[in-house]
Amino acid sequence: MSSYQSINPANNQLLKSWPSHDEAAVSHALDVADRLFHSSWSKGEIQPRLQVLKKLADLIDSRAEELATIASKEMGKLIGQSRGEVKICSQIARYYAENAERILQPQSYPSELGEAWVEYHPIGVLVAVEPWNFPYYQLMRVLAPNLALGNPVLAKHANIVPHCADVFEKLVREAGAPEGAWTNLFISTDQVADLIADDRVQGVALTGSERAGSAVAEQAGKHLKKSTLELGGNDVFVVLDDADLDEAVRQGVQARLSNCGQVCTAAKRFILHEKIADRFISQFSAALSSATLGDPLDEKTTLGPLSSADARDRLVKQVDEAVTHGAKLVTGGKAVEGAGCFYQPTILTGITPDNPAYYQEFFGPVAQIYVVGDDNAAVALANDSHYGLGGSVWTRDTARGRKLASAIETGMVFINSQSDTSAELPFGGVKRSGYGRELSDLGIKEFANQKLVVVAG
Ligand SMILES: NC(=O)C1=CN([C@@H]2O[C@H](COP(=O)(O)OP(=O)(O)OC[C@H]3O[C@@H](n4cnc5c(N)ncnc54)[C@H](OP(=O)(O)O)[C@@H]3O)[C@@H](O)[C@H]2O)C=CC1
Ligand SMILES: CCCCCC(=O)O
Repeated sequence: MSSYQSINPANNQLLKSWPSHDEAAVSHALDVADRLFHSSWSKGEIQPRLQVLKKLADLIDSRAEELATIASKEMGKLIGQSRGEVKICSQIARYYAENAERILQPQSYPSELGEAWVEYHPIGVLVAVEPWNFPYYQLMRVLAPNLALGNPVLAKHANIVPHCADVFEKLVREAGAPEGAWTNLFISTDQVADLIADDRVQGVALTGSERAGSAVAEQAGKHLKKSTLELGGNDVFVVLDDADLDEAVRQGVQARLSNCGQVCTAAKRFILHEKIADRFISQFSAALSSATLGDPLDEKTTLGPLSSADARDRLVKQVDEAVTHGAKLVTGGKAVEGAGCFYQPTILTGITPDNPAYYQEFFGPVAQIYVVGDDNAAVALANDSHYGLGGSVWTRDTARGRKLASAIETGMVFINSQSDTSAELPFGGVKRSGYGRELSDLGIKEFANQKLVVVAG
């Protein structure tokens, strides 16, 4: 790819182009990052690094509207949701600025061998491969814990969000991070493989598709590098017969339409108890189909475009195939004619296990609805998935909700709330949704050398 293009998915207009980095630039970036790792910046006192994170949080807060507008123009997210993403980025930076030193304190291990403890050290240069759907948040989830720990990062962002990638790198430097702490590289996927193979790279974090995750994990495995993967999901939204139906509908619509449905932890499979199914479907369909499609920068818009023409075309093909194999359209089911990458809010029912849609993630405003007779059937259906990322359960009986949450095979379950994220809580999944955890005390240790030291007694 000769250049990275910023194209507004609301009107297909080219906003700006960035030249790709050539081999010399990539080699220089790796040299600088590796030198930084071997310097006192990475291996010395933590506080100078945490001060950079605090400054970064303040910078992000001070430039929130500018950053939000860049993201909305470049990948189509509603301006209000982009503001929310920017806010959580400063929350993550501040969380690690305020908590990393405590989290990384040596941990004592009582032992007959003598005084024993585990201390936490950076492991070296990392590669981060990130997607377009949360163009700042996905970067901050890797930057903040690893800058606190001392791992320099070479970042390869999705090719459709070069402006977000560029402005993020500039913010990190403006916050006082030295060259090499976070380097954005406009490079190809082949060049990612070359970086992973380099002895100076010690790990790779990826968020994105199974396809990308599988390729990167294979390269990491081949070269014995640690990896974390946060991939797709087909999360359930289980509404039991005693749920607060109005609240479940309200949040169900949000959970399906937020970011135009392009969220790995979005509610995708709505599993309804038969006693409330008709009422839920009626209210949910009315609310979903009344979404206001339009320019993401317009505060009145409630459903923006998909991130690209490719994403829209993929969804058109996926829904058409589901219907061909017997799924029933309750509402929607078509792309919106005209400029932009818009798709109608859509509900599919009657999806049987022999329909390809049954095991597919719909990365767009498309809800699948299933009806069950009891809690066991809800859990069995929830777990009949290649994915295991998140999910939510709606019931007024918390004990009942906790039981289902423990039985659902995912990395995260919310009771009486749509899935969410926050710096102090771990994020990640199982099965084909990937492995490893981001954020919280777990995320900062994924790429740490958790070194045992024993003083013989
Ligand atoms: N878990 C999540 O949050 C997300 C999941 N997805 C999933 O991915 C699907 C498709 O979205 P899409 O944008 O195509 O996601 P991709 O997986 O293609 O892109 C994610 C990142 O991986 C990079 N990448 C892709 N293939 C390789 C490779 N072989 N080696 C190294 N890096 C690679 C991409 O680079 P480039 O852009 O240059 O291709 C991008 O930076 C969605 O339908 C959804 O299921 C997508 C976004 C976020
Ligand atoms: C606010 C939810 C963040 C989800 C990030 C993802 O799609 O990977």
